Amino acid sequence: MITLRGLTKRFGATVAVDALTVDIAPGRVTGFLGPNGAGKSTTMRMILGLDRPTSGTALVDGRSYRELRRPLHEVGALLDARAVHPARSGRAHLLAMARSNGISARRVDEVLDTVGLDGSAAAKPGRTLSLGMGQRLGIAGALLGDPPVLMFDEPVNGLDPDGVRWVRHLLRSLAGQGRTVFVSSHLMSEMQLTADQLVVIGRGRLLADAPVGDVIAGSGQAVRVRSPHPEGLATLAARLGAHGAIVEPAGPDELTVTGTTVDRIGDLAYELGVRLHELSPHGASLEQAFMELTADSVEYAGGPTGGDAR
Ligand SMILES: Nc1ncnc2c1ncn2[C@@H]1O[C@H](COP(=O)(O)OP(=O)(O)OP(=O)(O)O)[C@@H](O)[C@H]1O
Repeated sequence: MITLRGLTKRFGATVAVDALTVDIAPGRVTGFLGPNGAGKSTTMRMILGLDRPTSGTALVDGRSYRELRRPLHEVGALLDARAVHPARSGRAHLLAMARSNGISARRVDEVLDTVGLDGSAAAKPGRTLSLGMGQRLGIAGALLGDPPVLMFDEPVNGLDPDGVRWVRHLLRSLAGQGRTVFVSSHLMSEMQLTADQLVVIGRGRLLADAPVGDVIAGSGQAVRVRSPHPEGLATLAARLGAHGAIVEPAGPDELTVTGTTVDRIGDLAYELGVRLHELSPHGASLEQAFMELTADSVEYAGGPTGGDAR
């Protein structure tokens, strides 16, 4: 269990993390989401005692990182896949970590095996590792002490599709073993598949702490309605509007409707005798929900490609 209470970090005038209070529970994968600069890495660094909170607390199983007697056995973390010694091999890097923490060389080979780095890959000097291999090595380091709490900052960054699936299965199996798994990512579709619970922050503040399904359900699902009869479509639009739905024309023969269900629109069209060629739900994705949740918290917003930002 990771417990954050009023966790706050200021860098000069910047409030990187703002009074964050949340519990990250064992036995499930908790995705940590937020736009660039939202404060995710700073939060993870404070949990690991690498940044000192301005106020508030970050505890791992009830203790601050500095109080942990055998930290590698209590919390494992991958924060930066490029943080490996350029001349040292992956295996030597893990052996050094193991030795200074009273962990056997056998365990090093076990975790190398778990992450799929074979003898020749583990013998390569750090500077020659691809980003994907660095991620696997970083994950091996996090697993070294067999800790009950694990944190991964963007673990699928740089991995090919096979590697992404592998990380998904690994995270799910670690949670299945009853561990606390806290993972940040910008890949919404991947988080939708991997996480049970989501913690979403924006400008350092908590925006959501809920099961993935609830976060997605909270987004306004849009329904596309297409008909070959413009007059019928206009009548349907007016009736939907009168029932409190939000109706926007999406083309001469098409509407986008929010605030009601596919069933309700289908029933109304039937009652009015309006022939439909399409009635389909859109936008029920984590990506859509994330965009809505964080709309007011993005630091850098891009305009449409090739045009002026509106
Ligand atoms: N050492 C530092 N000194 C000054 N400002 C910092 C420092 N570390 C982070 N910040 C600022 O704190 C804010 C949060 O940064 P952080 O890296 O935690 O965000 P993040 O959510 O991890 O972003 P990203 O998704 O881009 O990795 C940003 O405004 C950042 O510029």
